[in-house]
Amino acid sequence: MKTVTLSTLQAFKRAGEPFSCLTAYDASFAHTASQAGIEVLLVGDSLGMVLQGHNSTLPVTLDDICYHTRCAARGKTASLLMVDLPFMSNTSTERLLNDAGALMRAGAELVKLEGEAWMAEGIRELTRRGVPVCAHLGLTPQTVYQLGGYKVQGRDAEQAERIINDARILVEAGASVILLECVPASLGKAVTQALDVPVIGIGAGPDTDGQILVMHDVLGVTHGRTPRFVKNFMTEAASIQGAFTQYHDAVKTRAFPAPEHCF
Ligand SMILES: Nc1nc(=O)c2c([nH]1)NC[C@@H]1CN(c3ccc(C(=O)N[C@@H](CCC(=O)O)C(=O)O)cc3)CN21
Ligand SMILES: CC(C)C(=O)C(=O)O
Ligand SMILES: [Mg+2]
Repeated sequence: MKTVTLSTLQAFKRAGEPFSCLTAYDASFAHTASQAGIEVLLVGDSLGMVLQGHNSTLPVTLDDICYHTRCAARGKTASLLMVDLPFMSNTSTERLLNDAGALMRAGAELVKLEGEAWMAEGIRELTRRGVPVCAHLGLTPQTVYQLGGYKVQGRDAEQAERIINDARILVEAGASVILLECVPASLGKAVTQALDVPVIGIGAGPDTDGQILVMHDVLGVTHGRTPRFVKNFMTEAASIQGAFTQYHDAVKTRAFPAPEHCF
């Protein structure tokens, strides 16, 4: 696979070709996922749940994420490396810039932050300084205590309109990619069609430009209840790289997500 950049993702969108994304937190799994053709790797703050055993992403620190970013960056090959800003990196623009700087020095190529329209200023300051940004909308796990649980977002027309509007504002502010989590498939499609930038979905239906899952879910090694949008690709694979390849192929052929994975 040729080195994946932001322009690669834009070209996929223009061509109507879906791309695959997967979380990775260390060198070995990052290497394996890259070799399987996964286009984007995410060092997600989900590491607080799947690696550290917390029941939310809030306890994850900047140092935790930097450590896993350095590990994943050494292992990955052609994939683009996206990295989550941790909870409360947005207490001030200065802190946001410093935290994003630390992630970029650790090996991030694209920084992801959870936020609504009010994050526009921070996104503008980051992109002005050469940090590409992915804005994460819909179910934002860092606000789980406000949302009252990991629930589908944008179900009513007013909420859906707000998510589309927020996405437009954040793209206008400089976001290069939008990630939509846990929204009705109709909203996933509407946001994807409304924007010129690539939209990555998780539980956002079959029509987003890219799909992402947590690696542990793809391998069927999660503890507790798994979300509806998850598929275990290990059941029909002979190896971990085989499972990643099957996930990648299923995304590329739009076999995944199927209706049972959507809201
Ligand atoms: N292993 C793992 N996979 C993930 O996808 C994931 C994490 N961890 N940790 C961080 C967040 C938390 N996520 C979650 C967790 C649970 C649901 C969930 O169970 N959702 C319900 C929605 C029910 C409804 O509102 O109708 C579901 O049935 O899928 C969704 C996203 C996504 N992220
Ligand atoms: C679930 C994805 C989108 C994420 O933000 C994470 O892994 O932290
Ligand atoms: Mg995250």
